[in-house]
Amino acid sequence: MRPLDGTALDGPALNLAELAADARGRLDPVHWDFFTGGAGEERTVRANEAAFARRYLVPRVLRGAVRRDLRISLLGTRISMPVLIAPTAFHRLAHPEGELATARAAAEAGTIMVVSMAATRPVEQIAAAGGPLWFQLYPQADLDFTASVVRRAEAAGCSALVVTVDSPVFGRRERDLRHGFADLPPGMVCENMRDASGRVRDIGMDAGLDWARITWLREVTRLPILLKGVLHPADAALAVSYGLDGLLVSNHGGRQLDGALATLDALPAVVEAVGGRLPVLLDGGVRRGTDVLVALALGASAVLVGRPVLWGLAVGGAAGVRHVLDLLHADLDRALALAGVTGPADLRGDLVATVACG
Ligand SMILES: Cc1cc2nc3c(=O)[nH]c(=O)nc-3n(C[C@H](O)[C@H](O)[C@H](O)COP(=O)(O)O)c2cc1C
Ligand SMILES: CC(C)CC(=O)C(=O)O
Repeated sequence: MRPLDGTALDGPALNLAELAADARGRLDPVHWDFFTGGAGEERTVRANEAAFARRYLVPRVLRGAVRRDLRISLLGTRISMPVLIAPTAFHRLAHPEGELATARAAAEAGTIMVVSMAATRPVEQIAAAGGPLWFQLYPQADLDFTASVVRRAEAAGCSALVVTVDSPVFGRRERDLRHGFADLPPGMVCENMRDASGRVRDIGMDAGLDWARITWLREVTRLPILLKGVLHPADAALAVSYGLDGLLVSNHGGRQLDGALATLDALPAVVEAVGGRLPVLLDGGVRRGTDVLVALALGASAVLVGRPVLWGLAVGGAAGVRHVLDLLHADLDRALALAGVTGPADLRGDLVATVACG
């Protein structure tokens, strides 16, 4: 995206960069920095978007792509487009309704919301919106508590578990350190971290997390399990052998290991290692319909968006998130038509060329 100047807009945002500028003007600067920032020098934050800027399209012509169909099925759920909502923490910092508004927008748009373990609304209330939900889990060192959170997600109707594996420790986010931002304001908590006694636990990052814990989780639930935060093809191959149901190529939006490879650059090797045995999803830097097209052409089954959803939420609550999803849907549809493609299943790597610099 172009640098943002924060200029006020006269009408609804035409793209996600404009929406970001609008959100910036409305958010507390500390919260804007929490949402927008990343770890260290934020090299990986920038790299995610830059990787898309290095890809160019080689469209086909005269293909008569009149009827385009953006719908896909993922792990048994039919959704309106190959774009999902990534799990992000603390939606009430962006809008008083928080995750309830996000969930309504996702349900209306017909796509999956991945509920963060760090949501500021309980998963049961988020599920009341009626749309398809997956639940993101940071496995906690306390196994009984971890199992109880999984049970809660199951009972609320979540249809898959997204296990974040890129966070054995917390990334060092210098914007937050500078502001002294470490905690939610009074009156907001991570509602999915309540234990049986009603006490809200802190989310712990567990440096001891290993494949044995994945095997344990596999026994705790019958829900499909996706691993979130895989970049290395060897880990992708291991995920297949451990019986996982899906992979999310992610570097946590550049918020964990700064200097980690851009997700789009990591995608082809992961796709090759998986060899079609699991769906491979991608997040990080997806801001345009053409980005979705490129990721799918390079082998992703779908993509997720993180920060743009928070910008939409800050600007207009559920309507703002809906605007984000509608922009991406319309933009992807137009990009498919212009590339001579009728839908996600038609996308192949030959539509994408990589150049050395943007
Ligand atoms: C403010 C914020 C909070 C996040 N919280 C979580 C979280 O609770 N769990 C998680 O697995 N990932 C979390 N992520 C990472 C996102 O799921 C996703 O990987 C990333 O935002 C994708 O990149 P994008 O923001 O460029 O679309 C968070 C990201 C942001 C920006
Ligand atoms: C509360 C945090 C653990 C949420 C997170 O994953 C993030 O901020 O990137």
